[in-house]
Amino acid sequence: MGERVVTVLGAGSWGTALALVLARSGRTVRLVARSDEQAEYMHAARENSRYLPGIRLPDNLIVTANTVEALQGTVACVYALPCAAADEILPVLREGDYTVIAACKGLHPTTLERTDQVLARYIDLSRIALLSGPSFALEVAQGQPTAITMAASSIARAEAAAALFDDTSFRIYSSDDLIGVAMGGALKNVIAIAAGMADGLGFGHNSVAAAVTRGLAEMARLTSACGGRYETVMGLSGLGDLVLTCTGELSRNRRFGAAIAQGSGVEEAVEGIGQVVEGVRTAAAADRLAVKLDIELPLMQMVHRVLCGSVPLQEAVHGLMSRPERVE
Ligand SMILES: NC(=O)C1=CN([C@@H]2O[C@H](COP(=O)(O)OP(=O)(O)OC[C@H]3O[C@@H](n4cnc5c(N)ncnc54)[C@H](O)[C@@H]3O)[C@@H](O)[C@H]2O)C=CC1
Ligand SMILES: O=C(CO)COP(=O)(O)O
Repeated sequence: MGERVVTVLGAGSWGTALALVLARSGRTVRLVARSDEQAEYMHAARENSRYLPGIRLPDNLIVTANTVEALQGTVACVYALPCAAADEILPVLREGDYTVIAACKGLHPTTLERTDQVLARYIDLSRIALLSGPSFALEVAQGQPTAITMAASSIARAEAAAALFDDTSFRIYSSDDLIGVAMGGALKNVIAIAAGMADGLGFGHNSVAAAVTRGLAEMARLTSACGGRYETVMGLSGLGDLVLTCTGELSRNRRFGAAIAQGSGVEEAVEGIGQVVEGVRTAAAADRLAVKLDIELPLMQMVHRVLCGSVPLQEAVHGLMSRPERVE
C-alpha cells in the first residue's frame, strides 16, 4: 500500500503538516494549494515558507493547484481548509469512492451544523472520516510525538482511514463517535479564546484552570445534548485538545483572545494572526445552540457576546464570577 496516492486540500499550516506525515508514511501525496503561483513556488522551493518555514517537503509530496487532477486515482482526500470554505469545495468531492477525511474544526455559525453534518450534505456517510485532537501543525511537521483521533461511522472505517498514516510519531486512536469528535474539536476553540482573554487581562494560572474545567463541563453538556458521548469529550479530541489550545503559545485562538483583551478589534486581531481563527464563528454557533437546546453555556456565550461587542470584557468577567454559586 506504500504507493497509494492521497490528496490533501489546503496548503496552509495544517494541510502541509498532514501532507508531510502522509509523505513520511510512504504515500504519494498531492497537496492542493489555492493558486498556481503558490503551488509553483512551494513545489520549486520544497518549502511552505509562509506557514511552516524551514521544513523541507520530500520528493513524494507534489504541490499543485488543480483539485480535479489531484483527485484522480486517489484513495483518500484530506480536507484541511478552514470550515468556511466547505460549501465551496465539497461539491467537487461528491463523486468518487475515495474516503474524505475532514481535518477542520468548527461549527457553522448560521446552520449550526457540525463538520460531519456539512460533509454529509455532499458525501455518503460511508466515505466520511474526521481527524481531530491535540496537534499543533508545527510540532506535527517537525515530527514531534502526537496522539490524535480518527472518527468514522464504524471503528473499521476509522481504522482504515487511520492506516493511511503510518508514521510512528503520529499515533491515531479510532472512534465511531463522529458527533463527539466534531464537537470537541470545534468547541475547544471557543474556550481557548476565553483562556487567551484571561491571559491578555494579566490573570494568572488559576483563571486558565477555571476556564479549562468549566469549559470542559460546557463542552460535555452541549455534546451530550447533540447526541455525542461523554467519554469522547474526555478523550484526545475533547479534553486533550482543550488543554493544548488553552495553554499552548502556538494556539491562534488563544493568541486571538489575548489580542482582544489587549484592545484589538476582532478583524484586526485575526489579521494580526494571519491564519484562520475558527473559534469566532463557533462561538456564534454555540451561543445559538444554547438557546435552541435550552442549555446553559455561560463561558462560551460570554465569549460570543464580547466578540460581537454586546458586553465589554471586564463586565463579562464580573458577570461570570458573580453568577449564583452552585453545586459543581
Ligand atoms: N494549524 C493547526 O495547528 C491545526 C489546524 N486545524 C484545523 O485545520 C483547518 C485549517 O486550518 P489551518 O491550515 O491551520 O489554516 P491556515 O490559516 O494556516 O491555512 C488555511 C489555508 O486555506 C486556504 N484557504 C482559505 N480559504 C480558502 C478557500 N475558500 N479556497 C481555497 N483555499 C482556501 C488559505 O489560502 C490557506 O492556505 C482549520 O479548521 C483548523 O482549525 C486542525 C488541527 C491543527
Ligand atoms: O486545533 C489546533 C491544535 O489541535 C490548533 O489550534 P488553533 O487553531 O487555536 O491554533
